[in-house]
Amino acid sequence: MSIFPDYFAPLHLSLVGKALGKGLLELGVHDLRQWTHDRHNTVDDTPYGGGAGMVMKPEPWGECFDALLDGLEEPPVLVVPTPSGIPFSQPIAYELSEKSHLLFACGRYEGIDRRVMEHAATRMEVRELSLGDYVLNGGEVATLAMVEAVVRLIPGVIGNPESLTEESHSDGQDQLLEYPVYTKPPSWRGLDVPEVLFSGHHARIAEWRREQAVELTRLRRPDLLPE
Ligand SMILES: Nc1c(O)cccc1[N+](=O)[O-]
Repeated sequence: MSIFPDYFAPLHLSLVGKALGKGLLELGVHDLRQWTHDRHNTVDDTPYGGGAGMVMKPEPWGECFDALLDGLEEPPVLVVPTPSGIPFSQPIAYELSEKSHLLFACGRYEGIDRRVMEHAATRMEVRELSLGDYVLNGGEVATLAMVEAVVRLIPGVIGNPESLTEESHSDGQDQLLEYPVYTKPPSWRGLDVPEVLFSGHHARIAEWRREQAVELTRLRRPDLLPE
């Protein structure tokens, strides 16, 4: 749900688009203004207690959830991208990929009236998640990223599921960053591919790749290194 539904046109491209075409998932994009009733389709108002900016009114969200939950056999999970959320992560992406129905609520302005999440929590699981510690203008870009991260984990979406095990932050990599990758040509602008990758010695290649992953993680993300 968003007041800028056109943001989600890219989901019909590439990997998610192919998955939609194969019927591996369904996608609905809903304009929140559909649940407003005034001439200006108002979705926001001034904040109680004062302060800059505007707050998203609860009524349109409540009516939107009423409509989207109507007739569902089981409640969806409501994902609310927000800078004040729990950090989104690969483990959370895996968790969400196993859910049958996700709703993404894209806030704008200074945020959504708190009562929207409080009331939603009386009828579905609510996950307030943050993509990162920076300021976006709304939840749409974060939703695009989260949808891609989740959808690619659905069985059948990625051609070769093996490729999921060696990515950065994946279990197969012990949460380490991904090792450097190379392809042809063997030498390019005076830069050569590491010899070990031509050895055909799989154990040595695996050892080199792990060393590279540990070193990269130590340099860039020491917080991910095992204790
Ligand atoms: N950071 C941020 C924001 O500023 C607005 C909406 C969502 C997010 N986020 O998910 O990280």
